[in-house]
Amino acid sequence: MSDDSHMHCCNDADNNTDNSNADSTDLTGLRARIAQAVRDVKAQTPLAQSFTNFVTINLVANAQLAAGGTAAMSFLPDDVVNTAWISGADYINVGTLLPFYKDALPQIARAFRKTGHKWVLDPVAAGIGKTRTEILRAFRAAPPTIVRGNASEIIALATMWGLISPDEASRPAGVESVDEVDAAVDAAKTLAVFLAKFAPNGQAAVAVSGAVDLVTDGEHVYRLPGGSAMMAKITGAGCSLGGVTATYLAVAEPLVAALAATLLYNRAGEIAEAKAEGPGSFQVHLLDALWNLTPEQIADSAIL
Ligand SMILES: Nc1ncnc2c1ncn2[C@@H]1O[C@H](COP(=O)(O)OP(=O)(O)O)[C@@H](O)[C@H]1O
Ligand SMILES: Cc1ncsc1CCOP(=O)(O)O
Ligand SMILES: [Mg+2]
Repeated sequence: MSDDSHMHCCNDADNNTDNSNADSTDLTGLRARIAQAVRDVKAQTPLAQSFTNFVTINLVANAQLAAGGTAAMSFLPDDVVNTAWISGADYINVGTLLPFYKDALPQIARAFRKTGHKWVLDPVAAGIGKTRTEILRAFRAAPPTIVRGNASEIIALATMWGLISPDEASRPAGVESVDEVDAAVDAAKTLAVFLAKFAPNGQAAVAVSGAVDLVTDGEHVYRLPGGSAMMAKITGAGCSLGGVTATYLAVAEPLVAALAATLLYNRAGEIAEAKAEGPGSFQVHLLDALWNLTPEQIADSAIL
């Protein structure tokens, strides 16, 4: 794929092609599967285990509980691998790294690959730092089932895996995106196709967050509007969205899990914004909304 195709991914014709896939028959079935995933999580309280960063670990666990799942955090490879048999899916987030993670994280990924265990990767700050790059590169040989990140992270990961050509218009960011979601369409689709080759049942998904989120299984591209700009004013909206994506992945196929979690977050963000007086109360109301939203409210949301 050329630099050019990457940069010019988002003209109207491309958008129309993407949207034409989301015809009403497909969407009706998809919405039913999303609602069922939300119901299944509430009924089954599945465990999604996390190896995640120190900044937002508490919000990740609370969000998974609020969505109806169960949380367990660990940083020991043997602990994580042994617990995988009771964890419906795992979540790995590389936001804060320690030197031993360089061996621990690829070791865990290889163990998951061996057993076909499903997991979600949040490649926080992809492209920044030698150790982070080494770890993310190592995941290429034992990839996740879902990658969830902001646009800059998705572009950086697809570039370091050699799936797209380096794009001079994009550069590695910190934890915040410097790219628009639409700049990551090609990267996301290419990444999803790559993940699917390794995935249990050949199914995978990529979720790109931002003002209008994007979810793809490599073939179909869905745009999910809504949410709140306040979500970028608390730390961990993206990380906890990744954790909740793993919660849904415990009970559902990757595309459905990524859509369900993203829709839930968009609706919860809107409710929290209407009630909050600032970032502190926004986080409290976000958790309450994650808890209170119904399967129908989530599944009937706008999908473009
Ligand atoms: N400007 C915005 N408007 C509406 N929702 C947003 C906006 N920015 C981020 N979000 C939402 O915040 C959540 C986290 O996304 P994002 O901030 O992109 O993740 P990260 O924290 O990993 O960079 C997602 O649910 C996304 O939809
Ligand atoms: C601030 C920060 N620093 C390292 S990880 C992290 C949290 C990032 O959280 P999110 O990507 O959800 O905003
Ligand atoms: Mg993030």
